[in-house]
Formats: sequence, C-alpha cells, structure tokens
Amino acid sequence: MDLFKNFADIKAVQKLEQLARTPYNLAASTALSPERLAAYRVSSCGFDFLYGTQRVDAQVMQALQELADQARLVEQFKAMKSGAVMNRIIGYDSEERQVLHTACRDIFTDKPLSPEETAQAKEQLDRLKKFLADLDKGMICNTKGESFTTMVQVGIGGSDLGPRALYLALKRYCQPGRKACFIANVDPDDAAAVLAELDLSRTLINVVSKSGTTLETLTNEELVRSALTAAGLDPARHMIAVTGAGSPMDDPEKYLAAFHMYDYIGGRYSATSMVGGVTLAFALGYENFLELLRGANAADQTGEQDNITENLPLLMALLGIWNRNFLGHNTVAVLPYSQALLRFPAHLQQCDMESNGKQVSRFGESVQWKTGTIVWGEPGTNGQHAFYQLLHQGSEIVPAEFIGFRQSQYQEDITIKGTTSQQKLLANMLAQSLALALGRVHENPNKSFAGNRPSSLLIADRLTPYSMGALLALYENKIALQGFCWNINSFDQEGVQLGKVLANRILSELAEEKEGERLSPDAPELSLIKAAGLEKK
Ligand SMILES: O=P(O)(O)OC[C@H]1O[C@](O)(CO)[C@@H](O)[C@@H]1O
Repeated sequence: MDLFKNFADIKAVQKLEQLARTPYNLAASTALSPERLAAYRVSSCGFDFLYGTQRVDAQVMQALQELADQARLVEQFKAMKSGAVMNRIIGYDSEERQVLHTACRDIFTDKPLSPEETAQAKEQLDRLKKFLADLDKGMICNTKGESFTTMVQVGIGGSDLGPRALYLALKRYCQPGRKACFIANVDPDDAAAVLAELDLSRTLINVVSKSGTTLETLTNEELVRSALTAAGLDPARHMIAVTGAGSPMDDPEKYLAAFHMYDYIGGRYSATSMVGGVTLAFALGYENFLELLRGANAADQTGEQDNITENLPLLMALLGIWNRNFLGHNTVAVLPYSQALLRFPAHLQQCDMESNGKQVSRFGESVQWKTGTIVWGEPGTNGQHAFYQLLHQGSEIVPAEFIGFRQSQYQEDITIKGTTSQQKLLANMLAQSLALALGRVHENPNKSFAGNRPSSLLIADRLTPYSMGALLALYENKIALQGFCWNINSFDQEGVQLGKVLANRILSELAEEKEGERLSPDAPELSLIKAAGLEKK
C-alpha cells in the first residue's frame, strides 16, 4: 500500500534528529513565558491541552507537522475510518481486517464514513435499548418477579479493561439501584471476592469475549454458572453474552440475550461497542452511554484535521514520538488528577502497549527505530507520595501526561484555609508540571532538581460521559496515529500467542491427558512444573 512508509525513510525524521541535538530548555530562566504558555495550547472536544512544558519550539513544531504530512498520517487515519484494511502485514499471513471501532460512534450523522458497519452498530444499539426497556418494564426479571440490580461483566483484556475503566470513571452517573462489577482474572479469588458481595438472584452475568475462546473467560463463565446453580438459580435466566458474530460463544440458546461485536473491532478498541455498551448502559443508563459515544465521535472528527494544532490526537501522537524517538525517553506516565480515572492508565497500557509493542513493520521487516512506549501511571495526588521522587530526581527521564478537571464530579467539597479540595488537587497537578520543567538550583546537591523534564496537561471542566468518551478516543486515536507513523500494525497481537500455547501445554500435563498428548520427559515445561512444585504426587 503506498500509504505505508518506513519511519526512517521520512525526510522530516532527519530534520528532527538535528533539532533534537539542542531541544528547548524548560529550565532556562525565561523558558515558561506567559506568551509561550498561552501559545502552546490547543482546545478540542471539551479539553484544553497545554504543551508549553514539552521540550519543543517553533522549529520542532514545524518539523513535526512535516513528519505528519510526509507520513500521510491523517490520510491513513481517514482511510482507517473509511474501511481500508489497516490490520495487515504485507506479504505475510496476517489478520487482513478493517479497523472500524470508529464506526460504533459515527452514529450521529446521516452520512457515516462506513455506512454498513455503522448500521450494524445502530442495530446492536437498538437491540440494547429494547433489552434495557424490557428490564425497566419488568418484562425481564428474576423468577420472583424482582428486577435486576447488578450486572457482572466477565471478560479479560479488552473485554474488561476499557469497560471497567469507563464504569469506574462514570460511577457517579449510575442509575438509582443499578451497579456493575467485573471478574477478569482466572485467579479463583477474583470471582470469589466479587460473588461474595452479591445477591445473585438480582444479578445478570454478562460474559464478554470477542473470540469466544479465551481460557480465563470461559473458565469464569463456568464458575459463575455453577455459583448460580448452587444458589438454586437457573443460569439461562441470568446470563447474557457479548461476542464476535460467528464465534464459538455465539449461541443465543445458552443466554437470556446476546449481542454482537465484529471482527473489524479490535478487543482493546472495543469499549464503545457492545463490549462496553451493555454493562455501561445497564448501569449508567442508555442516554449516558450515547453521550459517551458523542464525546468519542467528537475526538474522531478532530483526528481528521490536517493541521497539528487543530488535531489534538495527532499533536499528542507527535509529541510522544518526539519524546520517544528523538529525545530517547522510553516510558510515559499517565497521571490523572481524578480518582475516578484510577483504572484509565491500566486500560491505556493495553491499548497502547498491545498495539504498538511491535518490532516488525507493515512490510514484514525488522524495524530499525524505536516503537511503542512503556505506559504506566496512577492517579495524583496519591502518586506524588509514591513514585514521583523518581520522576523529579531519578536518572530516568519520564515524560508525564497530566489529566485534570476544573470541577469535581460529586460537587461535595470543603473549603479549608481558603481553598477547596478540588483546588488543592489541581494546584498539585500544575505544581508537578512546573517542578518537572523548572527544577530548582540548590547548594545541597541532594536537594537540587535538574528540571527540564517534559510534561503536558489535558484539562476539561468535568469528568462526564461526554468528556470521558472524548478522552478515551483521543488516546485511541493517538495510539493508532503513532502506529501509522512507525509503520507498524497497531491492530494485531501476535505477541500474546506463545504464552497461551505454552500455558495450554502445561495445563494438558497437569490434567494428565492422554499418553500421546503428554510432554516428553525432557520438555522444559515439565522441568519447570517440577521445579515449581506443581507436579502431581
Ligand atoms: O475478548 P476476547 O476474545 O476474550 O479476548 C480478550 C483479550 O485477549 C487478547 O487477545 C490478548 O490475549 C486481547 O487482545 C483481548 O482483548
């Protein structure tokens, strides 16, 4: 495909390499002038993005725009949204799929970019709306005629992390008498702890797996089924499913209701499909889920702008590439100053690292440049009392992405010494960004801060379904745009397969399956089973 180009062959890359020899010094006395902080600011889909505390200047910004243009990033993004087969490795066996999670939220126009897929998304939304209405009207209820109050989502990876992060972020908006819980880990204690808290008779179990083959999810499905049976309940009245059309789990007979997602939606990009939709709409209400989609759609539209100062996900992507490929920083910390976003960094870890943790280009060649960044993070201010020491004075420079909101969600606050808790929270976020940039000169070396450490700030008025949807899609789009720039396939995950194969071999051995399927006596799996003390006596 002539849209694909190797990163190293892009002219702007050489220019950026030159510029990276003398990057902007954030610790210089006049570095953070009012003019700079006002100029390095972009507003989009309800967020203000402040990047005056990144190590960029006008020349770098110009070169990053050239990089975007020469790599045809926006064209690739539009091609993705319009249904081009972006999930592929040319010349090799690969998934060969479209990448159309954006179609799930392109539902607010008469002219969606991918009409067929948006029609499928709308069909699923209509079915969900009807299901929820039937629950409200009491047409679907337990055997005693009582309503369901809780939905437990059983799924893992993309079938858990995004939906869970969004639910926790928006719990404030739960409908009265509704809540959601999540079981992901095959660790039986995960399920036991969740189930112990529930009245199963008032609970719906939502089993979510795109492939319908994931070991953890299928195991937990059986575990929950047996818990229902043990409680004298009929699983057929309590269990619903979300799965890929045609997957082994796609058997409506087994479930009270079943919803579909499609192979053109990657697991880690599926939170705005039925994978997130069923649980979120049950707990938060259908209208709030639509608001989330509206916010995500706004971020998808922003991603079509050519100019990096009008295209926030592109700007975020390019600043990340500047830090990764040109300034040589290996990790990025995502630091939400919002307790509700506590699992958002975990979701981004999958979304980003499973997408861009690749070393083969879309031409099937080994890449000669750095790709995916290590993503991690925790909410502030808690993180300040944990790992920020390393951010300020450690030998590793970690670019930080701060996220904050001017107002709290619950609006229950207290003024102490003239400021509210929300102001204290935000003051800390701004202070951290400044401290990283400016540093401090001190005669005692142990008390001095070198500064000149990059960060950016993403600020909106409030964490609502709309702003959460926008935030989610800004990051999803940032990640895809970075993958396009690195010329890697951000939409497959071959790197998770080997571990699954080996786990299955170990499990066959532990299950003492038939002779022909047992491991040979010198197999490393067998030696490790013995060394770990897991051998059957
Ligand atoms: O939804 P599924 O098919 O159960 O997959 C769960 C997760 O497993 C993975 O394939 C990785 O093992 C993820 O990409 C995916 O989100």
